[in-house]
Amino acid sequence: MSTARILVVDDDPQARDLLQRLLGTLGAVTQAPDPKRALERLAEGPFDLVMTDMAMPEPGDGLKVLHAVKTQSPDTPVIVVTAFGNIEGALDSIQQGAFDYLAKPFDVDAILRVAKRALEQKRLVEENRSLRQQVERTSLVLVGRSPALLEVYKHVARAAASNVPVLITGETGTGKEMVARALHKRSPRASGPFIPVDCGAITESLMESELFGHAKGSFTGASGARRGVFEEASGGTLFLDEIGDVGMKVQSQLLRVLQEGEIRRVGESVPVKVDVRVVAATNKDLKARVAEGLFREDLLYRLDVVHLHLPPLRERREDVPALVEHFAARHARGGVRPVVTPEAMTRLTGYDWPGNVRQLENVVARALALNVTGVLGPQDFPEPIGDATQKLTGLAGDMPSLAELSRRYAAHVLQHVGGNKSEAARLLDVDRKTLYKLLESPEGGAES
Ligand SMILES: Nc1ncnc2c1ncn2[C@@H]1O[C@H](COP(=O)(O)OP(=O)(O)OP(=O)(O)O)[C@@H](O)[C@H]1O
Repeated sequence: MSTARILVVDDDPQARDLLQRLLGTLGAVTQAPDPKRALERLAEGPFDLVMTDMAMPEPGDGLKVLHAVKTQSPDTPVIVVTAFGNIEGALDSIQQGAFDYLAKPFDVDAILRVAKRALEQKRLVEENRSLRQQVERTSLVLVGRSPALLEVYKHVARAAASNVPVLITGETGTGKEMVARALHKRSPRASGPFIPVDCGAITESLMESELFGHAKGSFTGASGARRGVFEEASGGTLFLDEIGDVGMKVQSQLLRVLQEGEIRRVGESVPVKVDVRVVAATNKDLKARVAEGLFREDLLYRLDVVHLHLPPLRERREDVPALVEHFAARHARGGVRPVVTPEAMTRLTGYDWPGNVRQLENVVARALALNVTGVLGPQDFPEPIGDATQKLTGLAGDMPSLAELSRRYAAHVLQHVGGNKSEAARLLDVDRKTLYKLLESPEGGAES
């Protein structure tokens, strides 16, 4: 780990030297005698920890340092130092974002303890962010090289450079949102936000304020002003999922925004310019909805400037093996990549996948959760895909209970070790008594 950079701000040179000596054991310490010089040091680059006196020489000067740090690098913890008895000031600073406070005269142990905790928290926040970015990167890998998908990738690459609206169609779980994210990441707007909105999950009455925001008190329950997603997505991409579910009133408002490039918050008459690329998706047949009078034809044409269609998985079966391998590697336990037998792969490829890629991922993840051998055969997949006696459950609902899953898992392990209960208990990391309990079906009675 690189050396931690610590800034100590105090107008008392003795206090600064003491802190430098102490904190020097945790990192490289820079001193500043007043807020002005502290801000100069902060402008030169971020610190991992800032410790600042509150009153130097004016009471509340420390808050200036606190605000500057929180504005420039919000993850940097700030510890404030207050005069003994100034608990009000200390609590005030905590409320304004300080990590902790220390009272003068100094307690050497407390300084080190609090500083170590602050640096540890900073490290964890950074580690979390980098893990999240890794997950985002890996989960953005579009798997599949079928001609149909290659065609989609080609259109994504072409459309990414422009600003025109894109309509993505395809059954549920075919990867529409993933493609929208890929489009955003390849576009000049990549550093801006990608805001997804599930239009099917928001009631018509709330949709308007969700999209365009509202003024304070513009309707019952609107206690404060709020920005809508069009403003939040400014400089980036707004992904309107399930656009076919949007009601007529909001459809005409969307049409106006696309035509004029400006929105009006609910309860306000002043238009606000927005710089947003709109990508919409639907699993419905929008032309049919137009014919039924449920979707505006002019809006459809506005949205459908570039059209990407994701075919269902059963129409691109050649993508199944690569997807199975991809999800098997992602959900592998203990980092060991499982092997899928040729017979299991043939069955997986032959299945029709009504829930498409999402269902395939669920099935592979579930098979791995119950498998201990590292080899996935037909018996690891539910009927009608494989031979396992458990029925294929839908995408939601109908899940076996946790007790039932534990029982199946324990029985599976026991079968794997040829009925050797001591060995099964060892593998499951439980004692034999617990193994017997696990093997009891939730309805009572034990597995033979
Ligand atoms: N080509 C692909 N490569 C890797 N993962 C994929 C691919 N297509 C879909 N997925 C994964 O399948 C799941 C469903 O994808 P996504 O949410 O993009 O589908 P969708 O079409 O938007 O679904 P819905 O219509 O239900 O909103 C996600 O976990 C996604 O990561």
